[in-house]
Amino acid sequence: MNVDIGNALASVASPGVSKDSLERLDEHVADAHERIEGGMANAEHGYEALNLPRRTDPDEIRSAVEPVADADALLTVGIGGSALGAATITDALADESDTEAIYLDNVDPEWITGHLERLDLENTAINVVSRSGTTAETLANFLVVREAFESAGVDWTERTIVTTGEAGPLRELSDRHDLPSLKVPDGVPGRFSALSAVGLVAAEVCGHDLEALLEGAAAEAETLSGSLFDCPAYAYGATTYALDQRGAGVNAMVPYAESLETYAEWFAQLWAESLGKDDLGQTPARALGVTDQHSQLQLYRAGPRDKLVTFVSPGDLEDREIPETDVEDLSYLGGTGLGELLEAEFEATEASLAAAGRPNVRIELEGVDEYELGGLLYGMEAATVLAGELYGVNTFEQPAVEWAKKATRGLLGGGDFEEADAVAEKTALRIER
Ligand SMILES: O=P(O)(O)OC[C@H]1O[C@](O)(CO)[C@@H](O)[C@@H]1O
Repeated sequence: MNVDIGNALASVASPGVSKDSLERLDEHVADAHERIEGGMANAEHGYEALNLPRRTDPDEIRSAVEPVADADALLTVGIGGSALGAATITDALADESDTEAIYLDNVDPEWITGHLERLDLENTAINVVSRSGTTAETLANFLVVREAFESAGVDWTERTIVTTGEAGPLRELSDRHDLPSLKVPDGVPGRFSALSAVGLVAAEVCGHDLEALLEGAAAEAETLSGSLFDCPAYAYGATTYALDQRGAGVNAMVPYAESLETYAEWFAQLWAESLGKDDLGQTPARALGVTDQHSQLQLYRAGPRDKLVTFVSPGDLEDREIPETDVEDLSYLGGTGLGELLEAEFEATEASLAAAGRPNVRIELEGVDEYELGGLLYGMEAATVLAGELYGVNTFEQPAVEWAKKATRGLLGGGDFEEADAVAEKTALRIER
């Protein structure tokens, strides 16, 4: 990926960051890079994620997937980083696949039932993914899916792959039923695991090129250096950090390709769960170009000066011509292409923000294929790790998510948790219809 931070400079935007400030910040980037390199060299928790392009073994994944490689549909049962990385890849490349990839990463009963009732379970594979193996939503959904297969007379053990940690309920289940299983790599938090079996099992079942994904990531890894001016990922991580320090507390991720909508959701977890600590962190907003030009752009251009917009330009998409029209006002569209229109709208929107002094950064891809996607995933992970070093937070843990888990467990009779008691003590001020 390439990064253009020109529209984030103080000469263009407010808040903005001056070139001098970036030069000074680059000294901290150099120190951070040294820390990152050391963490990678020692396979330290979290930093190990940046080693995945050379650690992940596509042959091991292909071998585990082999029994269900012919599936017409793939049900991935996982949540957060155990679903979003895989979904980013298969949603981005869906046009290249004959396999329907569905991600059960919520416990909405009507939604789950709708999928289970319409799918031909004989030709559906189950991809259960959980690093801990104890995530309530994932285990609950797996039990429901397994029961649906049994009710349909389909042997779920013939259709299931498990990706989980060394130990835990899912590992025990996999061992007990001798299921094909893969390991969530040690030292890799879920939101950083897209380039491991966690993200690549689904890609393999859907017939995507694992080597190209990993090659794109490896090429991005090669760019990691001691200066933000030599490394697109660090340029992004440092610029977003600097803008947050100057008041841009929101980062709207706006990919200009329908196929990258799920990528924005993946980025939101990566950014929020990594940097949202100690009262610090920048809020990711998920948006989509061109669609949200008719939805959120008004706020981005004329609302509070508390936002950065990150555009992802997909590069050349296969175009489709717009027929000529006799509608006078629209005749300029006839004979052009939808891709041309999308590109023009992207450039016009980027310029409209710059004209209003609103900071924005451009991430440039050369198409949406496995190689570019691998580079984008890796680049954003590296940008997040760098930003975490600059914020001085613990990038790789997420303690704040545990309170609600305990409260939920207590509410369902899974133990005595003071968090559950606190739920009952809610302050209410109800305004009823
Ligand atoms: O892979 P697991 O252990 O099921 O966790 C799923 C997700 O839940 C979290 O632990 C947050 O609760 C995320 O960090 C993680 O991606």
